Order: sequence, then structure tokens, then C-alpha cells
Amino acid sequence: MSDTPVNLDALRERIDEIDTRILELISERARCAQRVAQVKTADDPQAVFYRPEREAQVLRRIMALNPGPLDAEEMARLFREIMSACLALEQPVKVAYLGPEGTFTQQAALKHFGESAVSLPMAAIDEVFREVEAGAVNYGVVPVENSTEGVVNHTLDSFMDSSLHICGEVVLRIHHHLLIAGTTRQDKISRIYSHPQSFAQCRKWLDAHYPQAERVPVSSNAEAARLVKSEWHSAAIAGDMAAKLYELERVAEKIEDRPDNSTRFLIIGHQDVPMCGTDKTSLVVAMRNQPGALHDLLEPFHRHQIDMTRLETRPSRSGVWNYVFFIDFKGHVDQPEVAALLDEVRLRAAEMKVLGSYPQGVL
Ligand SMILES: C=C(O[C@@H]1C=C(C(=O)O)C=C[C@H]1O)C(=O)O
Repeated sequence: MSDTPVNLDALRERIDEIDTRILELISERARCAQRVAQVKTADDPQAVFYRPEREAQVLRRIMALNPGPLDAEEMARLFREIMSACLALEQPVKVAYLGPEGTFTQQAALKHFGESAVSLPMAAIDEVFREVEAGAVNYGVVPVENSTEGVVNHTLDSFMDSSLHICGEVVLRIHHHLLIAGTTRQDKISRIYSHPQSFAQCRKWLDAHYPQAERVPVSSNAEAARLVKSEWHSAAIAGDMAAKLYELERVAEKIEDRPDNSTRFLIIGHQDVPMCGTDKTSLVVAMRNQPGALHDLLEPFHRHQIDMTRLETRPSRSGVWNYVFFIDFKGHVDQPEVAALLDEVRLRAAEMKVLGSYPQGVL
């Protein structure tokens, strides 16, 4: 900027002026969101305030408009928090996640809903489903697949018996660190705690650096972090949140074998989410156990030019559900070409359930 002052005092004065303007604008935005709440309740006293498709549009628009120097994702993260605070004025969102506190699932929940959401840890994936089904919370967050380790079967199985919908997805880059407590003897580490998935994601690093240490699988990374607090010869593999929560030191950072290691989480709720323009749909389909069943299922996707992003098979748990496929594809059930595809798949399948159409993860 040509009119940017060059001395420190003048620059700071300029920053104060800008902050005053930002403050006014954020307050104006928050008042607007409060008005939205009034309009929503006037239309429907039971109105749902959180609108995933609208939030995805807001974030995508900001990323597209972003002039820099902050990068688009960083800017969207700031707006994510502004929206989260605005939404909390309308109605704080209550979210159950696969706990305990400090897990990657909590990190995913906060990444998706922002820090103003009320997040509650649950002991197991089916408990997250139950809390949402019972209406004790508005949404749930559960892991569904990891780029290194594959699918989280427990989550897929829970969908088979549930009436909940998928309302969103969030992808998190997973960075693991080797963590110790202040009292740990770093040269005497003989035991390492972690979740089995994390051990699998750091296998090569561990073989190279700690081939002798006993690897003790525990129920979560956060639990691993909690355990090392009281053991002078143990370390944990866990992420940033657990490290911070238990005030642990990092002996080594980003020890995952694959630098692109990421986990996808699903947001589950009761809502049918309208189209945002960049949507995904998830289905569960049962096919009869007969030759050519998989081909029959996939052929309409090819013909309708629908972009399938994932296909998983799970063993059936009942007579009718011979082969059960979980399918994700790009598009929304309200698009005519998607509706046509689903009509065809429904005819060919023994059973078909749409788990939800939802905005593709933005951040
Ligand atoms: C303000 C609204 O309500 C909520 C808050 C939003 C925001 O702060 O931009 C966006 C969507 C909703 O989750 C809205 O629906 O527009």
C-alpha cells in the first residue's frame, strides 16, 4: 500500500485504527446473525440455526476473494471462528465426539464447528451415535477413514442400524509426535503407548528409532498421553491437542511415515442438508450374492458420469444384506442426474439407504 506509514509508532496507530474498524464490522456481522435467528424462529419455532451448506458457501467465497498476503486457508480459519461465535449468539451448538479430551476427533470437531461450540467427549463411537439420536447433543463427530490405515469399521457398522444422517465431513492432517513428561528419562524410554492406528501410521519411524521399546496399544492417543505423565521410562505417540492438554514435551515431531497422513471425519445429525454447490453424497447399498452384482451396482455411476470418491465393502450382518457397500460420490440428491442414478441403483439393489448429501469439507 502506497499510503502505509513507515515508522513504528505510525504503523501501530494505523493498526489500532484498522482494529477499530474490524471490531465494528464483526459486531455488525454478529447483530446480523442475531437477526437471522429471529427470522428463522419466526418461520419455524423449532428452527435449526446451524446451516452447514451456508457455512460452506461463506468459507468458499472468502477463500476465493482472499487477496493475500494471508493464505486462503488461514483466512478461512479466521472466518470459521467468527462464524462460530456468531452462531453461538443464535444458539450454541452442542457436539459429541469420540473422546477422551485431546483426541484428533476433538480437533476435527473444533476445526469444523469452531471454538465456540460446546464439545462433549464420548467413550465410544456408538455412544456418539446414541447421544445424537437421543437429542442430548445437536451433532456428533466420528472418524471414518485414514489415508494410511483405511476405514474405521466401527463407524460404518454404526450407520447400518442408525437413522442419523451425514451432515458434513472434515479432513484433518494427522501429525504424530513422540511425547514425554518433564520427569521422563529420555535415554531410558522402554515403553511407548499409543492407539493401534497411530502405531500403524508410525511403524517405520519406530522400527528405525525405537526398535527395542515395548509398544503398548491403548484406547486413544489422549489416554497414551495421560499415562506417560506418571512413568519416567515411557513415551506416548499423540498429536498437538493431547500434548498441550497433558503438558508434554516433544522428543520428535511429525513422526508419521507418510507426510500426507490424514483422517476424514463425519458430522452426524438429524438434518437433511440442502445443496451448497460442492456436495458429496454417501450411500449404503446391499446387493444379492450373485455373479456380476458389483458390476451391476457400478455400471450406472459410469453411465451417468458420476464421480465416485470411495467404495468400501463390509460383511453383511443379516440375511438380506448379502454384500454391503458404502459409496461416496460427488453430487447432491436434489440434482436431477443424481436422483436418476439413485432410482436405478435402488432397482438393482436388495436395499439402499442414502446416508446424506452434505458439503465437501472446506478446510
Ligand atoms: C447466520 C446464519 O446462521 C448460522 C451462522 C452463519 C454465519 O455466521 O454466517 C451461517 C450459517 C448458520 O450456521 C445463516 O443461516 O445465514
